[in-house]
Amino acid sequence: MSRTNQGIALTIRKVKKQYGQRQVLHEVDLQVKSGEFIAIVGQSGCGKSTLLRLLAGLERPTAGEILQNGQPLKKINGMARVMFQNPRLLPWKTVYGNVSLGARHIQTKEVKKAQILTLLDRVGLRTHADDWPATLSGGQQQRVALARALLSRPPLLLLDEPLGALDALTRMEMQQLILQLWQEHRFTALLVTHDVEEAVAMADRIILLRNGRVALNAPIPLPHPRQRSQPEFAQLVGEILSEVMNPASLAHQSLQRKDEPDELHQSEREIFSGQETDEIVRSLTARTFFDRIHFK
Ligand SMILES: Nc1ncnc2c1ncn2[C@@H]1O[C@H](COP(=O)(O)OP(=O)(O)OP(=O)(O)O)[C@@H](O)[C@H]1O
Repeated sequence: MSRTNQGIALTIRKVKKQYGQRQVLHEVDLQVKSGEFIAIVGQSGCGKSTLLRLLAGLERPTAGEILQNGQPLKKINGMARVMFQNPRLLPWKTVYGNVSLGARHIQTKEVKKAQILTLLDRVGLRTHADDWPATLSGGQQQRVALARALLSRPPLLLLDEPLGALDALTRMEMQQLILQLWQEHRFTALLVTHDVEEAVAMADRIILLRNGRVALNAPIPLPHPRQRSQPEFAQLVGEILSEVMNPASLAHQSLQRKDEPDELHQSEREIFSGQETDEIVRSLTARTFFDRIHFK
């Protein structure tokens, strides 16, 4: 069930990122189709989150270009929403209040309320609308973050290890929920994950980054719903894991097919004001760097 349309959502062309003397991304080339679900895997420090920050427009490439629907990426990408491992909910706002942070684009109060409640229903939290984030489990908090991210119907969802802190069962439930919403809302998704099984369970295509370079760009040829018990599933997980773990090995033949570049299309999707993204995303990035400094 790959439900991509023919348009190219993102073109990443010869993108480099350097911090001081350190070259984190080296000439990354990648095309992402509209509606495609991409998983980015790779060892710690290979540049996964850096690539996601560039796509969110939070940082600029040192060289190369990123096009979104054929246009150069704006400074803050108003068409994207971001989810992190930490759901980053505001503790002084209720579940409803936190989700409504993603709704500044909705003018009418009634419409806003209806859309928030529909989405809360969809993520299974309608009865928790008036609860405080601290009273929710980690999985429930991520459901709130997901509802907040999707309220504005973003064309692009950037997921930076959003399920990394959840227990195995909750994690699988969230994978299913994200996949269902992806199928319903038809957004383009880029998921950074350390979990190759998660990547194979969810993505149309897996990108392996190694030392800031694309080492593997492989479609996952399994239909949804994917069963972890299928031999093909286990085989793909094994092959990709060996690629992740063994930098010296050549990519397996079965994983080496690269997508043919499609023509660029100007998207007809709604352009959001991006104002609320700016705000949320800025505060989130600040805390991401805080976490990085303190926990790495
Ligand atoms: N603002 C920054 N200044 C300097 N170095 C940075 C900055 N951001 C990232 N780096 C470095 O760039 C490299 C890649 O970081 P990045 O977070 O993209 O890796 P990652 O693959 O997402 O890692 P992980 O899986 O551990 O989150 C790391 O060595 C990191 O320390």
